[in-house]
Amino acid sequence: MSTLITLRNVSVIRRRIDSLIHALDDISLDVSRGQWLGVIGRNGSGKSTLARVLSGLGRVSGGDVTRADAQIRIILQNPDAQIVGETVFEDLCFGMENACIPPNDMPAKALQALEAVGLHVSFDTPILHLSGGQKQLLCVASALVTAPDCIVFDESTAMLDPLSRQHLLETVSALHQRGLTVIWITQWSSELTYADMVLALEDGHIAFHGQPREFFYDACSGLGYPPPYTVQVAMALFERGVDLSTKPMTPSELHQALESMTPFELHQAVESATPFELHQAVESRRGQE
Ligand SMILES: Nc1ncnc2c1ncn2[C@@H]1O[C@H](COP(=O)(O)OP(=O)(O)OP(=O)(O)O)[C@@H](O)[C@H]1O
Repeated sequence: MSTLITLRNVSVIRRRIDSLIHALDDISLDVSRGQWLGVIGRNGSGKSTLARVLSGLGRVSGGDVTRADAQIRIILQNPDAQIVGETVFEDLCFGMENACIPPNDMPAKALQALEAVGLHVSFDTPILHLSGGQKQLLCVASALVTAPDCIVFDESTAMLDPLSRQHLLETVSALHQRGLTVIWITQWSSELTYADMVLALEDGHIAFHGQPREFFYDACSGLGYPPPYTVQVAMALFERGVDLSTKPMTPSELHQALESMTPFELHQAVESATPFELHQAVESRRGQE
């Protein structure tokens, strides 16, 4: 896979009233074409600063940023900060005008983008009539009309309810399968199960960079993020001596692991971990975190 964005020893220094702080400190990172990079970090850890640097909106104080000849878009946490039109079509046209798309081609491209994100509203719908989740989908559609190579999602699910959050993740997952490079920034470890690389930021520096499975099972809790519920259940099973022969990240992976056990092993697993016991084990793990 070719490299889309390279950061080498990048730092971003911000001025506070009476001091300077490193919003990013010595960050080196490669983002490959077609990759899904998940970025996690607490408030103030530097996620938005990194999002701006990766998308070309933010300047760096030191180090090198190299971008391949590619179109990189960013979607912000608050859709209202990004929507410029008064109707759905107006907003979709804004990006297309900037990209010099001929006016005759705009309706077809707009319709295609709305369909890609599953936003079924008419062109003349006023933005005021859209819910927060629909506005976020419109932002994704507005990014898609210009066929970007990569989209940086900066905590784009932060204002969404669980259903809209899941819908947006699945929409982005379908786009990723069609070749879109995704940089997904979040505070929720469960959203990292879609990633093929995970980066955790702490006070502007990299606290972890590696595979999601390694992150969930070896680093997540230590860095202060509760692992996804499936991982917590699997860990509770491991602690009880149940050999799952894999480290599942999703409910379907856990299901497969349990299914591949022999009836005897499964019996032992169930004997040693009733749902109530499992729940207690997970709760006691939570208490330790
Ligand atoms: N324009 C600015 N001027 C001064 N300091 C800033 C500015 N923007 C960010 N910072 C500081 O840089 C650090 C990183 O901020 P950043 O917004 O990148 O973090 P974040 O992880 O995105 O936080 P959040 O989750 O709260 O959005 C923080 O300490 C923040 O206070």
